[in-house]
Amino acid sequence: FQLLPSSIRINRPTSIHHDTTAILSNSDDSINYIDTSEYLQRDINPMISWCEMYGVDHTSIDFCPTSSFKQLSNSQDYTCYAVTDLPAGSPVLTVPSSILLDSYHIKQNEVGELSRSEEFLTKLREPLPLFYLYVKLLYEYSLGDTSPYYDWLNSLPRSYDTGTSMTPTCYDCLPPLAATYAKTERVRYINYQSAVKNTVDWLPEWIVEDVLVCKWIFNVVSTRSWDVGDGSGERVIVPMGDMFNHHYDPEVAISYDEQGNCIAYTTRDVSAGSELRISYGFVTNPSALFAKYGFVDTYAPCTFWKYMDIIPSTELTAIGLSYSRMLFYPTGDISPEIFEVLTYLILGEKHRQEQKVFYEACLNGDEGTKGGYLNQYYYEIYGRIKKHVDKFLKDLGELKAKVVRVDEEMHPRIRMIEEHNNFVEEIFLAVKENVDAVMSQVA
Ligand SMILES: C[S@@+](CC[C@H](N)C(=O)[O-])C[C@H]1O[C@@H](n2cnc3c(N)ncnc32)[C@H](O)[C@@H]1O
Repeated sequence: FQLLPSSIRINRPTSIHHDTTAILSNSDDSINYIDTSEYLQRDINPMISWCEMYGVDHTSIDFCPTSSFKQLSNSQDYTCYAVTDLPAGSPVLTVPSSILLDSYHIKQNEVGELSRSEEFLTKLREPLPLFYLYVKLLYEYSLGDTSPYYDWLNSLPRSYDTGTSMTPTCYDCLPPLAATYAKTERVRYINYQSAVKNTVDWLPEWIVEDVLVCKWIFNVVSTRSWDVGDGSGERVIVPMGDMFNHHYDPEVAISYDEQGNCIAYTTRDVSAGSELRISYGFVTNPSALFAKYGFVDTYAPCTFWKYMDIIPSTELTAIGLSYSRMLFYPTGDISPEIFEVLTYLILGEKHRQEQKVFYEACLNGDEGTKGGYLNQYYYEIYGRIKKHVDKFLKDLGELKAKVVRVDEEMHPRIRMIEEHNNFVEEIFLAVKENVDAVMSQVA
């Protein structure tokens, strides 16, 4: 299997290609539009038939409510599972390139003029590939049941617990980093919406003004598209492929053949009846995953330690200061990079010359020298971690007290936020136990 080379163009049959002259100037009574009411139940069977009609091959997989596999309050959520035993490397889903929605081709030739939007969003440093998908789906929505994507769109969940769907009260109940991620999602939606209002004149006004539909479409593109993976940053939505849920150690991986058809295949042996999942990334940052996708990944193997007061430098980054390396584990373990970064900082406050020696030892993998410094400052490092963990848990306690007072009817995402905070608290409590045990030796 190969990742889609940038030179490969996805060919679409004309049956699903759209000309923007087909856009209706007003919503039309003879056309059915998707009802995006939040708690409307979805129907995935017409989507499955629709995919089959376009040549999707999914003989070895089926779909069922996610609640069959894990406790989940969201009854709208579905997941994929294997209907037969599948050896590693088995193709489980093939989706023809003709029905993929990809930002590269949308930009090239699918929808109307977008250069003013590009200029607008570039100034705001917002990603363009996701925006191309956003306008494309607004356009498809505006065609109602005359859109070739109607059955797929109509099968999608109506309710999302993403940062975009949260309220300012919700943000106030999240720890700072998670709140920042959640607000970033909402700001992105607002910026895309401004771009559409101010720079796109070929979409019908009624859809641009329909906030609920626009937010729904944003949630759809944000949670159901993935990076094409060829380094271009382009994004794609793969109908039916977008039914795979996330796991950090996935049973399924995605590839593309020379014609640009998408092929999902098993990464290991999978037995009949098991869930089939892909990885959405964010493996070391469940709060970022939560803000973007609206679920708490209770299986996450670790979390970023959420200490935000260190000013990054080239040296610190080289040692390990990053979201993917400064980690706490549910076992209470602490990643070595946290020790190394803290040692570097402590040395910087006391012995600049020795800080240099330590830095060189980190770069050269000189474990002896490194270990010497780590041992020397062992209790000081643990003391600093303890201070951070205790402060974080105290602040989290205050947030939890706030959550209890929030009106769930007005802020329906609050239960999910509570789940997120409990999950983070559990990991921090495990780390605290470990750190307290070490610090008790000092006393
Ligand atoms: C690409 S869609 C996957 C299909 C989706 N479950 C559905 O029913 O349409 C991504 C969404 O699925 C849900 N999801 C994905 N992985 C999950 C997981 N491990 N646990 C709970 N929900 C998950 C989240 O709501 C996420 O925004």
